[in-house]
Amino acid sequence: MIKIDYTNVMADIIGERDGILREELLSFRHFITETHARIKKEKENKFYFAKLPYQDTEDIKEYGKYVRENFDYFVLVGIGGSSLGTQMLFESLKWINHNQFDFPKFYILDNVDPEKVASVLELIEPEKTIFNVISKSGSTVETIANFSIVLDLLKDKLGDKWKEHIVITTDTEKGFLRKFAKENDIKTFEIPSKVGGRFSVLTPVGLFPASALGIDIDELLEGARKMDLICSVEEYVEHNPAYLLAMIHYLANMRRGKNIAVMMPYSERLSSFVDWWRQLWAESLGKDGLGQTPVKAIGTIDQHSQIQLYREGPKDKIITFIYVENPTRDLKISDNIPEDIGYLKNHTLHEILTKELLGTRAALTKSKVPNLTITLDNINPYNIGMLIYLYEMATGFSGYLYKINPFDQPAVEEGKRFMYALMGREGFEEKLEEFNELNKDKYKLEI
Ligand SMILES: O=P(O)(O)OC[C@H]1O[C@](O)(CO)[C@@H](O)[C@@H]1O
Repeated sequence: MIKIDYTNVMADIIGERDGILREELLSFRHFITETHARIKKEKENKFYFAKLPYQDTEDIKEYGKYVRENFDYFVLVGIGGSSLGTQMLFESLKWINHNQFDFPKFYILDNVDPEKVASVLELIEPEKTIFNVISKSGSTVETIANFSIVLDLLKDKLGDKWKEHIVITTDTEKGFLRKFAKENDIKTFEIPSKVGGRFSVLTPVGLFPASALGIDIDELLEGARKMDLICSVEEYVEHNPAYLLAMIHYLANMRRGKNIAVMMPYSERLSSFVDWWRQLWAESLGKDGLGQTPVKAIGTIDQHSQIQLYREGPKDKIITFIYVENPTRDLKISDNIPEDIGYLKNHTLHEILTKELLGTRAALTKSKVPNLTITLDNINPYNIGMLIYLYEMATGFSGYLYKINPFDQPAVEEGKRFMYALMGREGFEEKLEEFNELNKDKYKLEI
């Protein structure tokens, strides 16, 4: 179950300077009807992610079971959309102590930070490890570089058996990894060509590792199907949660100057959900001088770090709280505590967490900072599936509001081209000249 409470973004609560008028929401009625019809048609193309909840997962589950039964370590090699979704599934749906007490232990090699990569490779035992190399393009430098290190290690330690320790998840046809898998007869999973990296968590990108880790992927997809159903039948903005979230953020941004969207779960298990959403929101909507900067905060930790700014700093933020009604565990404070702190007697930590959220929310509302609250009854695969689909659809719909293409990321490429030039890659010689032009090193302080 998911509830969205958007009371505190509305103008009758926080005033017209910061809040949204109901008339504004409703004035987009024709636009929404038209866009709703376009999205329905686009489900065969750009909105193909909306079809993923209906896929057949037998092969994924079968191989997941095989991995669970035969390996002690699962190492994901991938970055961005090829790792953030799985990290979110792992951290939200597995026990926080999973790697201490359960198998397969799970690690991600995303960055090319040698200290991190070396540390993970020191922890695992190659003969008991499966490496899942994930890349839509099949050519992302971090992934290919880390894969090369892994490959050397496997060949060195396992000889001819190295192939049995690799699963490649990549595009159906294109890219180096697809070619490599074909040439070496390596087990692969396909990322549908119409699904971009940041929309791919419900493809084998997220589903295979999740299944190998024992997460119920049927439940995950059922939650996503439920959200798809709600979003498909309802075009009325106040009944369609994806359109509603998109509209609120769009109006807050474009008409009230809220250039920053903060997501603040009061549950540490949802910390990586925010990381996943940050890529989705930033890479999809940050185009043509438009977009909203996504910021992560964690309740209650960031109450003691960020709330001063959110209340009294620039009025450029809209906050989304995420609240979980029923944590899997709770701890009670006894009545055997000093009288000076007696107000805590017999209260649980979850009660305190809840009241901290209520207090912070009231304080922000008092300062006229627009805020909405998404409540989950539990953190389970079904609800996470709903949330994933909700934000993917809200992001896709936002593309129409901003009149930009939410499914590409052209600006990310330039930095990569300069890096290729610096690495001496053939065909990038001109880029090196351009780099040297830009790299002036003019003002420096050396201490
Ligand atoms: O899955 P790939 O192709 O390795 O890409 C990883 C990430 O890199 C990006 O292209 C940005 O550099 C993201 O859009 C993507 O999720």
